[in-house]
Amino acid sequence: MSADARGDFSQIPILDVSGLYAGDDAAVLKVAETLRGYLENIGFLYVAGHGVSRADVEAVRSMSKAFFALPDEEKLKLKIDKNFRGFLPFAGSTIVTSSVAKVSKPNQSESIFFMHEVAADDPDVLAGKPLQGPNQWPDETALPGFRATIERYVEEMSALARKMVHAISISIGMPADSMDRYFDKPTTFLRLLHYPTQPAEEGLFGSAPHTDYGYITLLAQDDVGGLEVKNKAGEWIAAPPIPDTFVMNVGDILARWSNDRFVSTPHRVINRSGRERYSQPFFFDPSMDEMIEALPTCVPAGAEPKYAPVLYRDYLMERIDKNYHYRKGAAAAAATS
Ligand SMILES: O=C(O)CCC(=O)C(=O)O
Ligand SMILES: [Fe+2]
Repeated sequence: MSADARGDFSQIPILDVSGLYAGDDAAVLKVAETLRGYLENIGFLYVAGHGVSRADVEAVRSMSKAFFALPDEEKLKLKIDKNFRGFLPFAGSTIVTSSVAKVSKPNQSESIFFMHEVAADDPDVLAGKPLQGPNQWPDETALPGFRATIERYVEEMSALARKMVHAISISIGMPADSMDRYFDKPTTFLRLLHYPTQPAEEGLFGSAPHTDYGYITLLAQDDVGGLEVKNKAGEWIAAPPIPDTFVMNVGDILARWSNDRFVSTPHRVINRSGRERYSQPFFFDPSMDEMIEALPTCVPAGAEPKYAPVLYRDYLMERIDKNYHYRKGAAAAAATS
């Protein structure tokens, strides 16, 4: 594809990643080469041939449906906490940091976040580091098996994400394991989302146009549809559900890390299907303590990197504090203390 064709897509490609599981270097290289083109030109793809079973994806969706069907007072017992773990009520975020649209109306969704599990007595918690702490789980008697289902899925998605880290490293021209250390203690988010059907209203979205903050996102969606991805011409291209695939996209920190060789592409959700929509994005990001600095293979000889190095923690916290209503008070208090 020529440089001019960058961003010029009319559908999202499907990549079979089974080569990453084959234990054969040539197969891995082949996947990485195709992946490179997609990440450079589109920033989105469907991942097929991964190791996660349909049953495990659907088990999470069933738990998600059961959770959102609980009465509000039950859900609010898990109200999102200072560590960004728990239930975010309907219309609880407005993506004001969006670089792709002036967003003023809150997202028409409710959601619950599970991050990497950190014990209450972990040194990072005791040191007061941000976003470190235990997850909040629904009562086992209300939703039997919930925690085990989620934890199993997070483990499987993390394993897939680590395969993708290898493929990405190769595609960028580095050894397969050269980015591994950044993910020794990854920052992960599994977000279960519920989008009621929404009215047609200017500027109102299930998820307003945005780019993701992190490294990569791997999303499973139900059969309702409504996810759209913006191409260079400004057209919104549908990313309809395809059975047994995940929609994968580049986040801002990978785009920045790659000196904008890879693109963090805007996307949005509009659910006017008349049905309830459920989705489950998994965000796989570096350890909070890592400094993210342009990868040398992505900076042309003699050129300066486009971005200054940034601590992943600082980068992430700025976005979270701005976009989530419940944090406004907390962030303001922290800034003045
Ligand atoms: O629900 C979806 O399909 C997409 C959600 C999304 O873009 C996000 O949570 O960042
Ligand atoms: Fe997103």
